[in-house]
Amino acid sequence: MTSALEDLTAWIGEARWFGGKGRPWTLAGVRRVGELPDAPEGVRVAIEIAEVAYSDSDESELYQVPLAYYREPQDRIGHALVGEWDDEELGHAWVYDAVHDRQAMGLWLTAFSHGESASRGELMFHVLPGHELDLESHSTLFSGEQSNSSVAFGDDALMKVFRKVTPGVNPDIAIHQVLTEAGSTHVAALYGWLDLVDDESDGTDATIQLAMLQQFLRTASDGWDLALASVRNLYAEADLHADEVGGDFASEAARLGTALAEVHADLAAHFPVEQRDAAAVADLADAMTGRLDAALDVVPDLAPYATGLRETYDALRALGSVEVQQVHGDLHLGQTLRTSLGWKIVDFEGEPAKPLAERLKPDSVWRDVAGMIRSFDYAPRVVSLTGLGPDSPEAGQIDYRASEWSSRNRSAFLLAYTEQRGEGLGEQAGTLLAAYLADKTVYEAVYEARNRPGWLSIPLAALGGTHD
Ligand SMILES: Nc1ncnc2c1ncn2[C@@H]1O[C@H](COP(=O)(O)OP(=O)(O)O)[C@@H](O)[C@H]1O
Ligand SMILES: O=P(O)(O)O[C@H]1O[C@H](CO)[C@@H](O[C@H]2O[C@H](CO)[C@@H](O)[C@H](O)[C@H]2O)[C@H](O)[C@H]1O
Repeated sequence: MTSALEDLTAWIGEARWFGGKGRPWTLAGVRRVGELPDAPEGVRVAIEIAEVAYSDSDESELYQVPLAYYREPQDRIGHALVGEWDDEELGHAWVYDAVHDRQAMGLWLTAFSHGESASRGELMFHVLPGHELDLESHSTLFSGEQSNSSVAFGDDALMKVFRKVTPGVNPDIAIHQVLTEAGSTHVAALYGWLDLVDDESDGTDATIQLAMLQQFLRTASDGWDLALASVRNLYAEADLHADEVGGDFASEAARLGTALAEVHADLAAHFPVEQRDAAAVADLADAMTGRLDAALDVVPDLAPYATGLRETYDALRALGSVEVQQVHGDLHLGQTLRTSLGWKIVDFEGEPAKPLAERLKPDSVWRDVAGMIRSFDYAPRVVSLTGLGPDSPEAGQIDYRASEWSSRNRSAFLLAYTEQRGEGLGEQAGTLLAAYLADKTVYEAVYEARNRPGWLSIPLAALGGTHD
């Protein structure tokens, strides 16, 4: 029989959320940090933290692994079997990935409903007042999971189980809490969260935030899917302009601009707003230039645009001090949901590759604006590359339509954003926006070259305007 460590190694290596794929790693250890209360006889639901050590550096990472232990095999969740090993209480146990198990998820939801009184040892459940959880609801694991695992409870609540975890404040929870308490209509309300409270012997707080429970947006449609549908509509009507087809997206783009400005205003009211001095702005320009230099090694096709990009970063370097505040940090159409009550913005975790402390650092609002504008450029180009039918108009016509869709929605979004902020796009903001757009486009070139080489032409075409 294989051991628990061997079974877990095999299972973690295959998991969608495991970020170490392709690198040499071993499972350095697994620590049980707590157990969900009230499990029936013959069942234990444990939250375990697996430490993954890499041999290509001295780095290690922690992954959260909630496991359901059963004395009897459970055919209903056979697909989620991690392995069989001995448990000190149950004896021989069948062990399953708990996020697939309705019984385990029911125990988790019940623990949330009891709040701090359900807390055990290092596990601390928190709930915000004002919402009664539906304990009769069944759990469903979202199939599109990426960096984390999301479990819906009927149409009442959604729990995001963070997989890669680090001590410190998780921005997704902190920002949802602030925006929920501020009454923002542009986020799914936060219902609660789970902490692993780990007081170090030296008195420092090494709390790890394990899960977030929030309102389930029942009527939500993904902003990216809606944008693609609008583009297909336009391409199907070869003789009509973007403002003449039924699926025109511009009013939605404008609503998104207003929503983002309102979210930024709420964040500015509840997190520190600071001035980044001239030296820090120069550092930012240097960092962007450094990313360009590194990107040129990965994507030589960027070379014709390098001079124009450097000039954009030089203009940023000359700006002097700029205002920064808490922002989303990783915004694109895939992070927006359209509900019957308007747009919601999700996933305030920031860029997963950055350390937590850095993700909570104030930044310029123009980073988020640039992220959305890049998405308005991507949507029509993606449809051109992937979704054209045999009767579609010729390529030149499609290219024209793509640019039209992109600039129409970009303008509508930007106009609504600046109107809601109460100030137009001045010179300083224009310089910042241009620099963030350039930096994101360079990042995308590397991302596409590595992940979707067929889409590399999208960021490269966008850089066409800065051609040498
Ligand atoms: N409150 C919600 N209600 C319904 N669907 C949601 C909600 N929050 C996020 N989603 C959807 O769940 C999926 C995962 O959400 P996300 O926060 O992006 O997770 P991850 O951190 O794993 O990328 C996305 O498809 C998103 O659109
Ligand atoms: O995984 P994340 O959501 O943090 O972001 C990564 O993946 C995104 C792709 O899903 C990628 O976004 C790029 O492609 C999108 C279309 O698939 C497009 O809407 C975005 O504008 C474009 O940047 C993102 O760059 C990457 O970090």
